[in-house]
Amino acid sequence: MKLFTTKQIAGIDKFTIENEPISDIDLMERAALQITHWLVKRFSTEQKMVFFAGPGNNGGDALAIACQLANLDFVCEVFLLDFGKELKGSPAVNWKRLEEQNKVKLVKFKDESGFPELGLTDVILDGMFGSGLSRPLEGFPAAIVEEINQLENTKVAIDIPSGLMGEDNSLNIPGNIIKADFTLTFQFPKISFLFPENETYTGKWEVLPIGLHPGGIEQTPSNTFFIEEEDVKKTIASRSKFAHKGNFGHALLIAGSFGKMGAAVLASRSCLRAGVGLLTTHIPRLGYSIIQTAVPEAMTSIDQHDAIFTEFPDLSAFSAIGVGPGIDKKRNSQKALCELLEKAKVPLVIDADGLNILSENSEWLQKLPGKSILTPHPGEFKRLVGNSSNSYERIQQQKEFAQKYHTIVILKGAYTVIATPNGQLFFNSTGNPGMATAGSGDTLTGILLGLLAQGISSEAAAIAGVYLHGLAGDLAAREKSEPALIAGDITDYLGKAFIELNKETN
Ligand SMILES: NC(=O)C1=CN([C@@H]2O[C@H](COP(=O)(O)OP(=O)(O)OC[C@H]3O[C@@H](n4cnc5c(N)ncnc54)[C@H](OP(=O)(O)O)[C@@H]3O)[C@@H](O)[C@H]2O)[C@@H](O)CC1
Ligand SMILES: Nc1ncnc2c1ncn2[C@@H]1O[C@H](COP(=O)(O)OP(=O)(O)O)[C@@H](O)[C@H]1O
Ligand SMILES: [K+]
Repeated sequence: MKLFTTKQIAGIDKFTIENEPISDIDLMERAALQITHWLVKRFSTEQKMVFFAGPGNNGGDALAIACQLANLDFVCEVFLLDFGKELKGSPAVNWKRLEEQNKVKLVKFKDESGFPELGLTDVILDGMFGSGLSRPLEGFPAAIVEEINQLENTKVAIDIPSGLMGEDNSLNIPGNIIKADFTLTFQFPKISFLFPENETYTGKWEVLPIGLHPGGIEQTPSNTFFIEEEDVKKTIASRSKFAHKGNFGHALLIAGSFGKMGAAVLASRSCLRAGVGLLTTHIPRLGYSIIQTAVPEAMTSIDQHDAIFTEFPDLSAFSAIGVGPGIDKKRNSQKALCELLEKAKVPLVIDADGLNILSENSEWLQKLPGKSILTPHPGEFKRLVGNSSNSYERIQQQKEFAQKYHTIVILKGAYTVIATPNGQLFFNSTGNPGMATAGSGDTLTGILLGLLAQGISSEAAAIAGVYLHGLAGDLAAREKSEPALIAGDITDYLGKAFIELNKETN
């Protein structure tokens, strides 16, 4: 799914109005109805619905929802922020409809002294500002936000929590943004919802479709995407009846050191489960019996060193190479990595200490084979690329880095972001906090390596890899729970993730 800026979404709204065609007020009614349905399912008519409405269409939505809920026997009150200007367009029509309906208490207020007393079970609906917010909130609306944020009542934001920008909040005023429990957003996730620091504002968010015109969506360009099932299905081809293991590539994984052989085991197992034909795992001498026992399906290449990575086998047999999980950063390992970068002709997946070594030797980044994949978590990213003051700035740095070094950068997190050398960004939609557990990054490295080795392009492997990793984690969490989830479970549920992907195609 393409992701858009709030400005672009306003353009798609306009396209829909002109080309569906549908009137402004009817589109608003349709959008409002989606939220009304959601509210009716969640709350009872015992609870009063208290709306805070702003001067634009976000306020117009609030008025339309109040009108619809009142017709369904909900007690509603509307507090309209009065900036001394008459309402115009659809919000004005909806205000008039509410006056005629005569079921909803309507109050206009100009300053915080007009702030109402609320009952404990009242639900607050935030319809003050949405995608038309043009600057951080200050003065009267900011004071209302502050009052609302102090209340314990359940808060539901319409489209966007008031005060939050859809993309860049670098210059925003954190105290002047609504902290919602739920955000019901129209048609597309807003980009700022995907950043960890904004969870405090959005709460749990849901996308409600409002039937924006497919033509408008199609013709609006975007280089930012939200990865969905459809984007991954096409990458995972069904196997020919006559397929043999030679058809699915030969991966080389360089992982593990004395005390960290688990990383090699986890990554090897998930590489195999990702469908690779052959896997050779290169390990230090003392890891031999561990890997042979834990992953008998993998062949081994044994380093001359007992405890660390210092050399690698002839590379000609391998279709992709993964390096990093658990390798440590000793001087000889650094030298071996440098040599690997010089000799490798196939894309690499570099993770963990492989990245940390690169951070300490940034001139080696020039040696990266084209279309390699780097998989930093935020700490590794900071060491590799530098400091950033927020997530928006960080993804700009990520994009520049991917373009500069012709590499794919997977910045891991709750919404893992992939940056590609051609300037595109892909946010992952799968995964859960149960995956915040030791070794789950190693399983991702294995999956990426397994897909890459099968001849899947680096971009497609990155997109499919993070999606399948998250999906396997989601399926595992359903049965194991989030707290009890461990990295090996992600590998164990990879099979179910493939089946889930194939479900609707067959
Ligand atoms: N278009 C459609 O068909 C559909 C749109 N939909 C809905 O419309 C919403 C977008 O509506 P919108 O564009 O009217 O903007 P909105 O967020 O209500 O705010 C604009 C008003 O706020 C004002 N303002 C801005 N910043 C301010 C500040 N810091 N402090 C004070 N004032 C400030 C600004 O005034 P100005 O900047 O001109 O001073 C203007 O008056 C969208 O989120 C969704 O809910 C749905 O119904 C689906 C169909
Ligand atoms: N809250 C979360 N929601 C979804 N995925 C998560 C969450 N926390 C972590 N993950 C995923 O788990 C993996 C953790 O990787 P990493 O930090 O490298 O772990 P490790 O170093 O222990 O292997 C990443 O793929 C990340 O996207
Ligand atoms: K809002």
